[in-house]
Amino acid sequence: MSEKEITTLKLRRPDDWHLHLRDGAMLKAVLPETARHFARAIIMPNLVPPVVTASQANDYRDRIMAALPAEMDFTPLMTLYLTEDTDPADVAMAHEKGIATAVKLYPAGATTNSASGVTDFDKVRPVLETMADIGMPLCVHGEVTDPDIDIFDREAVFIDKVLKPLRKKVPDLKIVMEHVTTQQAVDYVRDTHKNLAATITTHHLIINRNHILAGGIKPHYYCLPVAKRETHRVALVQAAISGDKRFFLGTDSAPHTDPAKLQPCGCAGCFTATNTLSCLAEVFEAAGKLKKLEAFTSLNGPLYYGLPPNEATVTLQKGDPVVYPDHIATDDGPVTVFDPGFDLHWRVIP
Ligand SMILES: NC(=O)N[C@@H](CC(=O)O)C(=O)O
Ligand SMILES: [Zn+2]
Ligand SMILES: [Zn+2]
Repeated sequence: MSEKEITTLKLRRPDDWHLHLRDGAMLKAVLPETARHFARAIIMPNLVPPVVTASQANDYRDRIMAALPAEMDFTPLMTLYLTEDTDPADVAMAHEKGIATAVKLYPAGATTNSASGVTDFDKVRPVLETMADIGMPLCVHGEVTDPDIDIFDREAVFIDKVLKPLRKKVPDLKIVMEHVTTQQAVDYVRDTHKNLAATITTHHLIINRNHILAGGIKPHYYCLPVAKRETHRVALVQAAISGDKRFFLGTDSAPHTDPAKLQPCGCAGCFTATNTLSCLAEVFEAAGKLKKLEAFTSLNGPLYYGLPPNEATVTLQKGDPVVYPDHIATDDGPVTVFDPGFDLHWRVIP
């Protein structure tokens, strides 16, 4: 069957390998948006205060499960927020007991709620060595924070200045470069044959920096790492549709209320949980690679994390444009849903 004739697409149930669920009222409102379509997600630990210890991760998982509507089936895969005081023994215990799936590295000050992150990478070497020994992955927000480095170059510079030296020092550490946004990151992952993979977000496959800045400033397209020029977006699409096992979906769906985004110093983050699968189907269809969508959403991630792919399926069906809400209501305020800027013809039938 040629791609044009495909109107129904059955996929193994997808997983989201990078997700922000927040806490409290926000958690309650956004969790069903993900659990409706996704079986599992790697849950980011950048709460205030951050989820640092095994015990905090355990409590956070309990709060997530308590917020999950009874009819929904969803497994949160917890992460620990790496600080310079993180105890290697606590990390090893969390891994062994199945409390945490991965550890998250935020360079201090790189992004939303990253103040407790790492400044001196030598201080976290013992934790990283322990993780390498036990096969626990490190998820990395890959941007330098040096104010002298242009914001559009911060990912590429991070690869050269931080990631390459770190991988030399701890070569057996399994790393996921989160939410890659550049040709340089795609090339680096492709040129590396062991212990390195990358997540790609939905929005970075769709927007470039013009979407944020041309014709008026669009705070809802502002996220970190910031979207780059069009050539980089094209490189990300090429990586996502390639079927290369080292690239998989991490939506980085990052809800902030409209009042928090729409102000002189607005928060970074795009909220894509609601319409991600419809958006991705459009991107893959436009590239003539619908048949590679399942690898990106449902197969490559579990393979890298050493987990079985999901047995359950979701079906995508093509038809008249699907109307998603502009925003979802939360008791903290409205959260705007990502607008891809084009019609979405693929609806998800759970
Ligand atoms: N991506 C974002 O722009 N924001 C994320 C943090 C992150 O993933 O860097 C958030 O927590 O809001
Ligand atoms: Zn990040
Ligand atoms: Zn994120």
